[in-house]
Amino acid sequence: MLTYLTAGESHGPELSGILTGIPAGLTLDIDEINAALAARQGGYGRGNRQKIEHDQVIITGGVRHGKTLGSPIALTIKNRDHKQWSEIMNPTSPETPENTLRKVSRPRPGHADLVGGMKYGHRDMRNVLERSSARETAMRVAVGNICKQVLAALGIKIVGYVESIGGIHAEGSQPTDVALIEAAIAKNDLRLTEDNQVVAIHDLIDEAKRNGDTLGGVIRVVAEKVPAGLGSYVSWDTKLDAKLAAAVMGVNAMKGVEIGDGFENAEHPGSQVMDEIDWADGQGFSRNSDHLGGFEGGMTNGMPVIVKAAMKPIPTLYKPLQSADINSKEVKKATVERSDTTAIVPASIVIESVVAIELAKAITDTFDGSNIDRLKRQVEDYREELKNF
Ligand SMILES: Cc1cc2nc3c(=O)[nH]c(=O)nc-3n(C[C@H](O)[C@H](O)[C@H](O)COP(=O)(O)O)c2cc1C
Ligand SMILES: C=C(O[C@@H]1CC(C(=O)O)=C[C@@H](OP(=O)(O)O)[C@H]1O)C(=O)O
Repeated sequence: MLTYLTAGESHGPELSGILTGIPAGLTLDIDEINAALAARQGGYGRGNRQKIEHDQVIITGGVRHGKTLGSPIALTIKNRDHKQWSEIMNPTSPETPENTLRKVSRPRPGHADLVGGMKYGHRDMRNVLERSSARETAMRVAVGNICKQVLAALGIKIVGYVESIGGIHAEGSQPTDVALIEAAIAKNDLRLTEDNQVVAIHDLIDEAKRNGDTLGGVIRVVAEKVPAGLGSYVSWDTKLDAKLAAAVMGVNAMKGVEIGDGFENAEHPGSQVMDEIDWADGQGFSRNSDHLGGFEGGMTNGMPVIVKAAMKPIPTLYKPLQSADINSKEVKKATVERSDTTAIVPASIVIESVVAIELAKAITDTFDGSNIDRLKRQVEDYREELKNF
């Protein structure tokens, strides 16, 4: 079974990841993993942490001479910023007054601080924020990129990008064709499509920053050439759209998930929403539209898979909101930690990654995922079978 686990604190020595279930015999492109990590560090509106980090993956297991072995893949990403935190975030040295500086006692509304502290009994909420930090998403991107490479070997392409920031929409960002989206992304660092919109968005982010405020946005991911029939209608927990929604919601700050035109579909009659079925000799079945985002009955239907995610604004505000000190119980302004103004661009890479992980999981659940060449043959045979259905 394809599964993964991550560990590591934001200012600890490093992030660790173990990924199992990747087929043997896949030639891994490490540069591509590192390019995805670099993309996750990009985007306008990030804080100063990204000037310190230079994320690169180190692989210490499951790969030999550049090819996957079928055994668990062990991954590491160093936290360069740990140098500045080596005493405070030392995993093993005993607590002293000096190395417990920078205690957090005024929880930030919207972050995990207060509830995490109450649940785990941490009186220093640094113990919460270090792990609830989205620093961990760097490892999810490394894992996701390996899954993306499995999918690419099967002809499945996937891309994520920003649809809107703080309510400003990027016009023309609706193509379902991955190549068109990638060409548009190449034009600017924001993963948006229209230059004039980018200027407006830069202004909006600058203004939020000046006001000590933050912004969220909407992300869209498209996956193409996904074979029909991944996931199943037979039980609630076999539905792939449900698994995708859980994976997306599992990313820090995501508060809404939509498949296809989900919420808009709810406002239209069925005649305008259902994707009519067509058939062509040699091609088999297809649809005339994709309002349902490539899903019927929790199964992929062969159309592009379209997933949208709504990210709330970053909770840490440089002009902090009201909080209460957990020691003195006085009502005070929340703690301010170094922070992003918006992280919608990096989040688009993270959402793309978690969608890739779920699709690779579904593929290796459906077919024998032990060896990449056998997997390729099985998927090709299956596609032929469907064409002749
Ligand atoms: C890529 C990325 C970067 C983030 N950067 C910050 C940040 O700099 N400051 C912050 O307070 N929250 C940031 N967040 C959001 C918090 O991690 C998140 O809101 C927090 O863990 C609480 O979880 P929840 O919003 O899912 O409830 C970021 C999220 C993502 C995906
Ligand atoms: C470190 C990353 O994001 C961090 C996510 C984050 C949070 O609270 O989620 C808070 C900030 O941490 P710091 O205070 O160290 O700057 C971000 O920089 C990263 O994405 O690599």
